[in-house]
Amino acid sequence: MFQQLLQRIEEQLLQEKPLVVYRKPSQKMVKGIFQSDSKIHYCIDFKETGFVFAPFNEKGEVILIPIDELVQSQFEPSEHSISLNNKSQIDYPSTDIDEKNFHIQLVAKAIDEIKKGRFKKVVLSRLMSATFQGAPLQLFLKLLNTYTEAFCYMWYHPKVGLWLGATPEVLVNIQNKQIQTMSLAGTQPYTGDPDPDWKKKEREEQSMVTNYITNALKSLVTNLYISETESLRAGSLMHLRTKITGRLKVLDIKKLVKLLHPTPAVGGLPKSEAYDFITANENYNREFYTGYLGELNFKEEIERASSNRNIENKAYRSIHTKTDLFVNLRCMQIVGHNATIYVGGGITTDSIPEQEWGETVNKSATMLKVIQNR
Ligand SMILES: C=C(O[C@@H]1C=C(C(=O)O)C=C[C@H]1O)C(=O)O
Repeated sequence: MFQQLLQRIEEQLLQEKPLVVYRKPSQKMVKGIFQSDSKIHYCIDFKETGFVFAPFNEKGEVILIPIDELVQSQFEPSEHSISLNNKSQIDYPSTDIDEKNFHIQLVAKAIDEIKKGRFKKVVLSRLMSATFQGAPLQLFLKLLNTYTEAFCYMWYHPKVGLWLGATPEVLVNIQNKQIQTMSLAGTQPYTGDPDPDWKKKEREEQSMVTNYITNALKSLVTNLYISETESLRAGSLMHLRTKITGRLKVLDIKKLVKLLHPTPAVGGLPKSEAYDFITANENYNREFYTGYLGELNFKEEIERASSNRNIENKAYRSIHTKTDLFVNLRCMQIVGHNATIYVGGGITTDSIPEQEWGETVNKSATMLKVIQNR
C-alpha cells in the first residue's frame, strides 16, 4: 500500500503536477494530495477546502492544493532511524566569515533597537546551502523516520518549487469551533534531559509569545485555557511550549489566522515594527519559511459507538470540519541537488549575538542530519 503511494508521488513529480505529502505529529498515516492540473489555486476567504501553503509575508498569496485525489497509507518508522543525540556526526557546511559577521551584526543591531524601545522581540534568520545525493522523496522518507513527533511534509508546485520540512510548531487546530494553538519559543540543545533548566532569557522570550496569543484570542474566543509551560523535544533541540485552547464565538478562519500569523515566535513584538525590521535588514526573502501550511476545512467522518438515541444499535456517524495548520520551520527548499535551509531565532534585550549564531547552527542540524543521512 505504502509502495503505491510512493509510486503515485513519483508519477506526479514526473508529470510536473502539484502535490503535497505529509504526516501529522505522532501519527502513522501519510497522506498524499494530488492536483489534477498544473494551475496555481489561491486561498481567498479560507472557506475553501484543500492544503494551504502560505508565505511569511502576510500580504503574500496563500497557495491552495485542492483535493483532486487523496491517497493515504500507514508508514512504520524503520528501526534504522537516524540517531538524534550525536551532534558531532554532522558535517556543517563551511560558512563564509562574512556570512557569520553579517548575522552577528544583524543581531547586535536588533538588540540596539530593542534597547531604544523600537520593539521588544524580533526573530532573525538566515539561509544556508548544502548539497545532497539521491531524490527529494528519499529525503522525505528520512524525515518520516527521524522526526516522528513533527509535522513532516514534502510540497511541490511546478510554478513555485519543492519544499520539505519537519516542524514542531502548530499555528492552529480548529475542529468545529474548538481551537488549539501553542506558544513555542526558547531553544537549547537536547542533551538527554527531557526537562532541562531554562534561563530567564528563554522564559521571558516564550512568555511574550504566550501573552501575545492569549491577548489576540481574547476577543474571539470563550473558555480560553492556558496550560502549564513545559519542555518539548524537537529532534536534537528542546523548546518551551504552552498550549492554548478556546472556543470560537464565530467560525471565521481568515480572521483567526490573520490575528495569529506571524506570531512573535517567528516575527516579533510588536508585530508590525518587528516585521519592518526583518524585511529591511535580513537581506533575503523568507518566502515560505515561517509561513504556515496544512489542511484547511477537511471533512472528517467520525464514527461513534451506539447510544441510547440509537435504537437500532448502529454506530452513528457525524461529519466534522477540521483545519490543522503548522508553522513552516525546520524546512528547506530543493533545487536539483541543492538544498537551501532556513534557520532563525528570537532576539531579546538579553541576547548574545555569538550565541544566537550558534542557535541557528544548531537548528540547521534538523535538516542536515537528513541530507547527510547521519
Ligand atoms: C525561527 C525558528 O524557530 C522559532 C524560534 C525559536 C527560538 O527563538 O527559540 C524556537 C522555536 C520557533 O518558534 C526556526 O527554527 O527557524
